[in-house]
Amino acid sequence: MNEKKVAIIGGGNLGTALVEGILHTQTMAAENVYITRRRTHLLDHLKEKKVNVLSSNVEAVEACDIVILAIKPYQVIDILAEVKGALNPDKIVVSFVAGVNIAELQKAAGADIPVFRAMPNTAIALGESMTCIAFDKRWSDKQDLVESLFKGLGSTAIINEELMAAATVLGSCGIAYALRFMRAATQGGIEIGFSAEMAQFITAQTMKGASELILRSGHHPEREIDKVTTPMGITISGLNEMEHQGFSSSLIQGLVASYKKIEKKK
Ligand SMILES: NC(=O)C1=CN([C@@H]2O[C@H](COP(=O)(O)OP(=O)(O)OC[C@H]3O[C@@H](n4cnc5c(N)ncnc54)[C@H](OP(=O)(O)O)[C@@H]3O)[C@@H](O)[C@H]2O)C=CC1
Ligand SMILES: O=C(O)[C@@H]1CCC=N1
Repeated sequence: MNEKKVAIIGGGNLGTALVEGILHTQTMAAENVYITRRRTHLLDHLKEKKVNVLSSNVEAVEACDIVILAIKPYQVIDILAEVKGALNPDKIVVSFVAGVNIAELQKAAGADIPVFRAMPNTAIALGESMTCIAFDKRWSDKQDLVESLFKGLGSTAIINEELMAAATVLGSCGIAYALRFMRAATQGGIEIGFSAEMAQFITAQTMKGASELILRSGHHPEREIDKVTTPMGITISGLNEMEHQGFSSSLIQGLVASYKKIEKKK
């Protein structure tokens, strides 16, 4: 990625998280990063770090090798039309946009423009994203370059485009689901005696530890749960009560509701 320049079109939640991640991990020099939005004053903090902040999408595309689309789904086709004249086959378009497929993006960008989809999550700001990537095999020669950007910002998986909606739900929306668990556990922690700060700290570090146990071992979660559930003990009483109240079921139904929402938008 050393000599490459990246334009992020849409400096909102995800666009700025990407830039913060690039700076945090030093994946690229700030001078090689361009980011656009209409209200550029909201990106002054990035400008101070030497990131190029622009209101012109065309200028950003002209300056860069990789163009990342981080605008809202309803804007993406119009914005591709706006920058089409600045695109050429040596540039790569990478769309973060949920629910807009490669065929639609390719049509708007032009048939000769390499188009990828990437679905990261907001933990990209810390270099801890899970980023799923999909592309047409016509653009296989660009895979390494696109993947190298996101490998510096967390973990990556190459998936078939048909699974992109599922990746959006599990990986991208997943941050919000996990944090809602964190909030609920914290609220429970307050009720049983901790201050809000301490309850949140204990919950967050425990969630981090639980994730690491699975990521490092590859074990099924239940194998690690079995090590915690002393027979006739405290954990199993709580877990069973959570299940009686529909814990796993509500999570699965929530995931499916998000998935149906993407499918409905198509
Ligand atoms: N948030 C997330 O966790 C994830 C989001 N996504 C996808 O990423 C995309 C962006 O989401 P998110 O960051 O949450 O949305 P935001 O609304 O936070 O960001 C979109 C940004 O685009 C800017 N914008 C609007 N119009 C233009 C324009 N014409 N030119 C340049 N910039 C413009 C807006 O700023 P201004 O009004 O100042 O122009 C705004 O800050 C969506 O398509 C979403 O599906 C995918 C995975 C995860
Ligand atoms: O909620 C949304 O529509 C976007 C896509 C994935 C995360 N946020």
